[in-house]
Amino acid sequence: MTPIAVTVLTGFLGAGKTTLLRQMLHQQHDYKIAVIENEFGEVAIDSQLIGDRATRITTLTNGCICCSRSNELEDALLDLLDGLDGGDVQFDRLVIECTGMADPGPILQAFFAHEIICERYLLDGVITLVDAVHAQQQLDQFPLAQSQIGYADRILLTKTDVAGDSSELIARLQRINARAPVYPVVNGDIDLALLFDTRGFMLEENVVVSKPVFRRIVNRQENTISSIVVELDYPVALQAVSGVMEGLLSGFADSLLRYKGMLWIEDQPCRLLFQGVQRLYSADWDRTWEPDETPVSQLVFIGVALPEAEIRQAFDGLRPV
Ligand SMILES: Nc1nc2c(ncn2[C@@H]2O[C@H](COP(=O)(O)OP(=O)(O)OP(=O)(O)O)[C@@H](O)[C@H]2O)c(=O)[nH]1
Repeated sequence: MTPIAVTVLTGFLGAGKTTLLRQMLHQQHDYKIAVIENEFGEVAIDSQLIGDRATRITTLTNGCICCSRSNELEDALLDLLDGLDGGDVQFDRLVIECTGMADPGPILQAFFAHEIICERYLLDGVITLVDAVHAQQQLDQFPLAQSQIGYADRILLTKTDVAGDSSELIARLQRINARAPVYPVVNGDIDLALLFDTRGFMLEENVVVSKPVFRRIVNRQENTISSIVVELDYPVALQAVSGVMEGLLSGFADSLLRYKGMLWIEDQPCRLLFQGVQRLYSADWDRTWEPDETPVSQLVFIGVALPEAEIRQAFDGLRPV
């Protein structure tokens, strides 16, 4: 039986993992791709963003798979095999999207530690996405961001359309990981042939487990990084919500690493998808609210020493009187 090739997408918060995954799923190809999503925070936003092109999407929201003590990842991998063997689901590749706060090391080890998983899955490669706008600062501040680079078989440099000259950053990435080629990618647009069949682990299975490419003790940043969810059960005016975000960013841009969600906008049939990474943010109209769906705005904020009270207060100010 041919093992199922597994690609692990990693990269710091907001690096462009979901954007790439969407592109991977929407390109013309003959792969049947199953997806395991790990989300930081209680609300599964990314799986909604991916759409319906994956054969199956399993979302793990019970903490970060790299540090959760449960066997959630192993269970998900085994469940997929059950589905395959029982004929409920068909797939020939698996993509795992890690949270931006995941150290890929323990995730990779799941593929070497469990007998059935070792036999039925083949770890193909680790693709690390790097945000060309914010990476220098993230690498300075978070050892985890360096660790994610260290594990890569391919490094994708995202947001080069808005980042300016990246030559210093590329040199730094190559110092951290001399082995992985660096490819610039804008909005996830890249030939899958560059990402699949890297055979990153073919010759060095044992090396990966016992001798990580990059050995350091990672300070668990989740002590200082946390997430909150804001939910609004009433529609908000577009301008008012922009005003709230501008206000929060002018005070706390450095604390807000990542924020995203769906907004219910007054007098609009469509959901507004809202995304931001530190100071950069954008909004796009998404699909219409379904007739059987109760509209609600849901936003997730992830940050360092999150100013939770200020965020909640700012959004509370939008409540109709
Ligand atoms: N300008 C520009 N924006 C990009 C590019 N790639 C991604 N983005 C934007 O960056 C933001 C974050 O992208 P995501 O794909 O959600 O990033 P992620 O790594 O999945 O984020 P987390 O799951 O929160 O860690 C979104 O607003 C994207 O539209 C790019 O190449 N150029």
